Amino acid sequence: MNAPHAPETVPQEFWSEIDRLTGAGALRRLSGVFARFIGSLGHAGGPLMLATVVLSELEGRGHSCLELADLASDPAALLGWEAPEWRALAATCGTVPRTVKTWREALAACEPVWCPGDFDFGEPLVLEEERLYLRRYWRDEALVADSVRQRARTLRAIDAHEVKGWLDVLFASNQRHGEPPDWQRLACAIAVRGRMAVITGGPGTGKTYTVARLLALLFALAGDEAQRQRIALAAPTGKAAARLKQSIEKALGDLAERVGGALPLRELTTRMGAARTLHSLLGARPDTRAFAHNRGNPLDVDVLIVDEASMVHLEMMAALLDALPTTATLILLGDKDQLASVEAGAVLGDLCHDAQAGRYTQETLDYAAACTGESVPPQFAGQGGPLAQQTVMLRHSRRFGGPIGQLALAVNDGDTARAFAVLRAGDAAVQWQERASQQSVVALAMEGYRPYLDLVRTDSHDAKPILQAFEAFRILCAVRDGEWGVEGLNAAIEAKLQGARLLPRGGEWYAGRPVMVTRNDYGTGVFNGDIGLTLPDPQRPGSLRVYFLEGDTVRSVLATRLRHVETAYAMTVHKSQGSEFRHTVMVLPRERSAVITRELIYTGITRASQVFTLMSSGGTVLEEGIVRRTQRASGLRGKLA
Ligand SMILES: Nc1ncnc2c1ncn2[C@@H]1O[C@H](COP(=O)(O)OP(=O)(O)OP(=O)(O)O)[C@@H](O)[C@H]1O
Repeated sequence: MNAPHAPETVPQEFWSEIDRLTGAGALRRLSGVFARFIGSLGHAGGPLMLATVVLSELEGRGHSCLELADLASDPAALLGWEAPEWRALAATCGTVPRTVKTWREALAACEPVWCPGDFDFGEPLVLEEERLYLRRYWRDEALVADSVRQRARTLRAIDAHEVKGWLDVLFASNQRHGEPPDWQRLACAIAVRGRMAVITGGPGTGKTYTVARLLALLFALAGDEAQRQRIALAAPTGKAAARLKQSIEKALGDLAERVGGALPLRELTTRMGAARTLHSLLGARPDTRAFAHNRGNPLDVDVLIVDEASMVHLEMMAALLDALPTTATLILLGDKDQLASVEAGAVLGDLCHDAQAGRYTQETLDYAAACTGESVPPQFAGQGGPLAQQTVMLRHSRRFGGPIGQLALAVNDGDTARAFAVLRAGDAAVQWQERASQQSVVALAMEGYRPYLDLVRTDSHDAKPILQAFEAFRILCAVRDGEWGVEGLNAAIEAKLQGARLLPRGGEWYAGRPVMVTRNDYGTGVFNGDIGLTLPDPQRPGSLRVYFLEGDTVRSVLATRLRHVETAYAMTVHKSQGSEFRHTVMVLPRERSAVITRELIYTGITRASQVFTLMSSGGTVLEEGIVRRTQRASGLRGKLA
C-alpha cells in the first residue's frame, strides 16, 4: 500500500525523524504509516501526529488506549526511549502540550478525532475523557463494560435453603469455627445467582473442582429444565479446552460416586459437548475478523464456562459477549496474576480488580451466609460494584504448597528477598543456575528431552506415550531474539541433539522435531500456539506427520501441510500459558528488558508441576523483573466501577 501524502500541517522534519526512528528500530513501520493516514484525513496538527504514533506503538505492546496523563508526564518512558530521543521528535512539531488539559484540547480540535457526545462521523480515533483510542478498541471496551455490568447486575431469585442443601451434598466439609471461609462453596453460591461470575485463583486452588460443583448445582436447581440445559466449555487454546473438559469430567465422575442417586451426574457429563477453542465456538472464518456468531446469530447455549480467561484479549472478549444470549450464564475461570494476552487488553486483570479485596456489600454477605453457612471475615466487606459481587478469588492452593508454590507467591507479592531465599535454599523442586550459559541450557535440554527422543528412535507406532514424554519437560524463554531467546536456543539445541546423534541430520522436517503452529489454519484445523511432534506416518513409509495431544486424544496432520510452524524445543513463556510441564526450565536473558515482568516470571514458575529450574546470568534481571509490573493502559476498570 502506498502511504498517503503527509499532511501539510506537520513539517517535513517530523516525517524525516519518524523515518529515522523506524530505521533505527525504535518505531514499527506501521506507526509512521498510520500517522500519515490519520494526518491525511483532515485538520490534524503536530500533537495529534505525535499522539497517533505513540498510540500505535502502544497498541503493538498490548495497550488498548493511550492515557493522556502518561503522555503529559513522561512520554519517553511510555515508549521505552531515552528523553532526548522524544525531545528530538517533539521539537519537529512546534509547541507540544504539556498537561492533560492542553493535550485534550489539542486532540479534541482535530478532525480525525471523535469525542463521545459529539455528532459521530465515524472518525478513526476516539477521545474519551483522558484517553485516546483506536475506534475499534474503544467500541470493544464499551461493549465489554456494558455487557459485563448488565450481566453482573442481573440476579435471579434463589432459594438459599435449597442451595445450602445441595452445597452440603456437593462439598465434603463446612467451615469450622475460626477457620477461613471455604471460598469454593462461596464461589458456587455467588455464581449460581447471576448471569455472570468470575472465579480466579492461582494454580491448584480448585477452579475446575469448583466449577464442576457449580455445574452440578445448576443441574440440581434446574429441576425438569435440566434436561434441556445446553452447557458449553471453551478456552483460548485447543489444549486448554481439552484439559478443561478432562478435569471437569474427572471431577464430576468422582462427585457422582459420592452423591450416588441424589443427582444423575453421569447424565450431565454425557450431555456436555466437546470443549472448543473460543475461535471455533464463535465460528471463526478464514480471511475475516468477523465471527459467524454475533448478536444477530447468538450462540445456542445456556451456560458457558471459559477457562484460562487471562489469555482472552479485548477483541475476543467483546466478540464472545456480543454472541452470548443475555439469558445465558457466563463463568470465567483464570488466574488474574498471569501474563495478559499477547494482543491488546488485560481483560481478566481488569475484571478482577477487586478480587483480592473482595469488597462485598452487606447484601452479598448476607446472601452468601444464607446459602453456604460460611461467614466472610470483615476485611472482605466493602462497596464494590456489581461485578465485584459476582467475583470470587480462591485463595488456598492444594497442589502448590511446596517450594514452587512459595516461590510463585513470593514473586507475586513482589518480595525479592523471599524469592531469592527460596531459589537459594537448594530444594530439589526449585533449582537455580545463577551463572548459566547457553551451553548449560542446551545441556539441560539434552537431559530433559532424552526420554522422548529415546522413544522416537524405537520406531513405535503409538504416538501418545511419545507425546506424553515430550510434555514432561520444557524450556521457556522470556524473549525471542539472541542466544538466550527462543530462536538462538532452538538452533543450539537442535544442533547439539543432531551432533549427539539423538536426531537425524539435515532437512527441515525430521522424526522427533517438535513444532509450534504460528498461525491459525482452518484447512488443517491447527491453531496459533498448538504444539505438535513430528513422527513417521505408519500408513505411509517415508512420510512424516505432526501429532498433537489434546487431553487424551491424539490427532495428526501431514507435516508438509503445515506451512506456519517453528521448531519448539524452547518456547516463550507467553505461549506456554494454559500448559503445565513436570519439569519447567525458565531462561532469563543477560540483558535487561522491559518485557521481563512480575507476571511473566510468575507465569513461567507456575508452569512447573514438580521441578522448576531457573537459568540466568546473575540476579539483577530477575530482581528487576520481580519488581516490574505489567501496566496496560485501559479504560475498562473505570467503566466497570
Ligand atoms: N475442596 C477440595 N477438596 C479436595 N480436593 C480438592 C479440593 N479443591 C481442589 N482439590 C484438588 O486439588 C487439585 C487442584 O484442583 P483444580 O485442578 O480444580 O485446580 P485449578 O485451580 O483448576 O488448577 P489449574 O489452574 O492448574 O488448572 C485437584 O486434584 C483437585 O481434585
